[in-house]
Amino acid sequence: MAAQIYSGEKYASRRREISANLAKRPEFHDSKPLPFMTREEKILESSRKLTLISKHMNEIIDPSDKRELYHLNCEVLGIEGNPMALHGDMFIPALTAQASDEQQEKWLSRALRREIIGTYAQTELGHGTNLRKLETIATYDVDTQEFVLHTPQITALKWWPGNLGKSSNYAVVVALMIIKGKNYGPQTFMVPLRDEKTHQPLKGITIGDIGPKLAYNIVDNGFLGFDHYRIPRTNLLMRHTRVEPDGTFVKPPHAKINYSAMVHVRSYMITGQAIMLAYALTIATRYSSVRRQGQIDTTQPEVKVLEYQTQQHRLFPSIARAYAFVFAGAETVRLYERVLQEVETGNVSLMADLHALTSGLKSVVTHQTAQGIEQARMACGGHGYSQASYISEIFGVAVGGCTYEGENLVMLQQLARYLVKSAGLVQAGQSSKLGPLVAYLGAKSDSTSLIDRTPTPGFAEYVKTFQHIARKQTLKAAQKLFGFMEKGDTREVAWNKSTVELNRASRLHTRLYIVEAFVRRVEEVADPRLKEVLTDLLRLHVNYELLDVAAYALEDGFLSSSQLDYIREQLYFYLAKIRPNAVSLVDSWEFSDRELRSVLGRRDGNVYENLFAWAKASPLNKTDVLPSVDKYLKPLMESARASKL
Ligand SMILES: CC/C=C\C/C=C\C/C=C\C/C=C\C/C=C\C/C=C\CC/C=C/C(=O)SCCNC(=O)CCNC(=O)[C@H](O)C(C)(C)COP(=O)(O)OP(=O)(O)OC[C@H]1O[C@@H](n2cnc3c(N)ncnc32)[C@H](O)[C@@H]1OP(=O)(O)O
Ligand SMILES: Cc1cc2nc3c(=O)[nH]c(=O)nc-3n(C[C@H](O)[C@H](O)[C@H](O)COP(=O)(O)OP(=O)(O)OC[C@H]3O[C@@H](n4cnc5c(N)ncnc54)[C@H](O)[C@@H]3O)c2cc1C
Repeated sequence: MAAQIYSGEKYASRRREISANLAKRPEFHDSKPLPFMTREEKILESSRKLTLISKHMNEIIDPSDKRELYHLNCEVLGIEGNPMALHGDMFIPALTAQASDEQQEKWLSRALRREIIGTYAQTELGHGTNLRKLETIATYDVDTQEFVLHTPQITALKWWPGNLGKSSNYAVVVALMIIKGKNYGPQTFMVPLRDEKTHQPLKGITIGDIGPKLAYNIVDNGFLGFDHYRIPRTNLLMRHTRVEPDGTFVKPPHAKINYSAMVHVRSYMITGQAIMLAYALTIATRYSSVRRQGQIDTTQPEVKVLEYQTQQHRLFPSIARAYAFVFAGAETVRLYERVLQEVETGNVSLMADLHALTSGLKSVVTHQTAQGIEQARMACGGHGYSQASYISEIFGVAVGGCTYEGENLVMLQQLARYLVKSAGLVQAGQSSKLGPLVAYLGAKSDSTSLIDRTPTPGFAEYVKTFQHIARKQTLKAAQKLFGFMEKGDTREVAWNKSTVELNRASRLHTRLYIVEAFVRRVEEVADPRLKEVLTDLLRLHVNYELLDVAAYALEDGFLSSSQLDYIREQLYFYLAKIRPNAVSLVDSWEFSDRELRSVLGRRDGNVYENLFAWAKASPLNKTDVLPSVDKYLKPLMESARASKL
């Protein structure tokens, strides 16, 4: 099963080898539990481990393999980030996709060797979503052949970029490019921020950390201001866009080619989110198979809480989602790598499809992941609320994904634009022009779903029902938009009046894609035992997901109430059927205890002993009497006693 999760036996066994290797190297382990450290201590500890990784990486992984590096980072550095997180996630991808060969020779090679540390500085205090209205300006000075970077007002300060505050000495900065008074929109520049020897900020640069956040606090998200700061013309990233010495602008083959670093993260983060969801579910499912509370049969001992149908309903659909997301994530990464290669040859035809797909997936997956993690926390009762579970930290990190790389409700609208165009083709009788991701929009629905008409309906019946729902909502939302426009609204106003419905269409389209990705994967499985378990999980998934969106199919009679009853019964049947395999389904992700960092979710199941040992190690228990008691509480109690006398 691990080979299914990690797209092949080769990587699944490499993960095991890497974990086994690290188990023998205590210097790579957390020196104490992360929840017991201050933010400063965590940053120091993370930098220590980062240095070790840099020194010994070649002994443990193949550094050219992104997935091996990702696993090494998960084990050693964990999810709370590290001082070079953005270096790998965005700085290097931006240079790879946007710097010319010559620029790559100069900077990418140094970045890969970790001679310099970089980040991606785009968001500002005043603008994150609307990139066309960024306020940092890069004005071209033809005389000196330099760009002058400037922060004209407080809202133009870069704000949020990860590792900008303290760790990075370079950044790919996004600024509005002005040449001879003309605004050429957001462009990307390579910008030195700090002296390479002293690490002091360079003259003209104001820089610092933005302070603690909900989570992800090892990362020094930062602010940055420029005071007429000059960089050479050749620091504009020029793989696709160019500015000649005389200020002539050479257009790229696609207007949004500069957005590639965002598309990179959106493509990879689907898998990252699946993994964080699986972390929380591993903890909660293991704990639920140890925790005993209450009885189902009063003549029998107390049961494991995992025997309760409510507990299964709380956890198992999310287990199915974690599998669905990791399968969809693998497809997304494949498409991203393909588009990256095609863009290299000048073929930008798939950029819009990739953008639409990743915009929808990042939004739906991050939202459902956060919901699933929070349910996993509650499934652990009081102990879930303790940082010993580590689930609150996992939630905090994962839920950041709802905001970064494009706020979810904004990104759903990006997919909606694509869907509306596709709906327009359908309306114009040009369905043959629809791309493969939206071809279903042009097909005709059956008059009703066939879901309960055969003893065991195939997945095709479910897919058809999801298609019917997504198609109906897309065409309806587009119709609403076109209707407002016909009545005289501008497109923008009409769009705003239709966005709730348009975003619903985007979610339904994306949920259909996720179901289809799951079906595709299960169909590929050869081993019959594995296929049976995954088929059960997929059956749980399709029934759970369909119930969640059934209103759309009930309102036009595509599904009847008796079919709905059937779907509910199927759901309950598969909850019970999956129960014996539940722990194996989470164990199959093969997370080591070091990677999980959860006292509650350890493989040995000794929850109570482990919790007690953890509590005893809490810094507050170093002494029996805290200074705060000596200083305040004792005098308070003493004066209360004295006044009583
Ligand atoms: C994971 C396990 C396996 C292996 C691991 C291996 C490697 C590990 C690698 C990665 C790590 C994995 C996971 C990462 C985990 C964590 C990440 C950590 C930290 C994250 C740090 C966060 C960073 C950031 O947040 S950076 C800042 C991000 N900011 C945004 O996203 C801003 C959002 N806004 C926008 O993108 C844009 O403004 C917009 C909303 C898209 C609008 O743009 P604009 O106004 O310019 O355009 P229009 O709306 O007018 O649209 C015009 C037109 O263009 C199309 N368009 C827009 N964007 C794109 C695009 N990118 N590509 C193609 N086309 C695009 C748009 O759809 C319109 O088209 P139409 O006119 O045809 O409709
Ligand atoms: C953990 C974390 C890490 C980050 N790392 C980086 C980084 O490394 N580099 C970087 O550059 N940035 C980074 N960011 C910034 C991040 O990309 C932005 O916060 C994000 O893109 C959202 O933009 P915003 O903050 O301007 O939100 P806003 O756009 O102000 O959103 C506020 C609200 O307005 C709504 N809204 C906005 N526009 C529209 C619209 N057109 N239609 C409907 N509703 C709308 C949103 O849906 C939301 O509800 C990070 C953020 C976080 C939380």
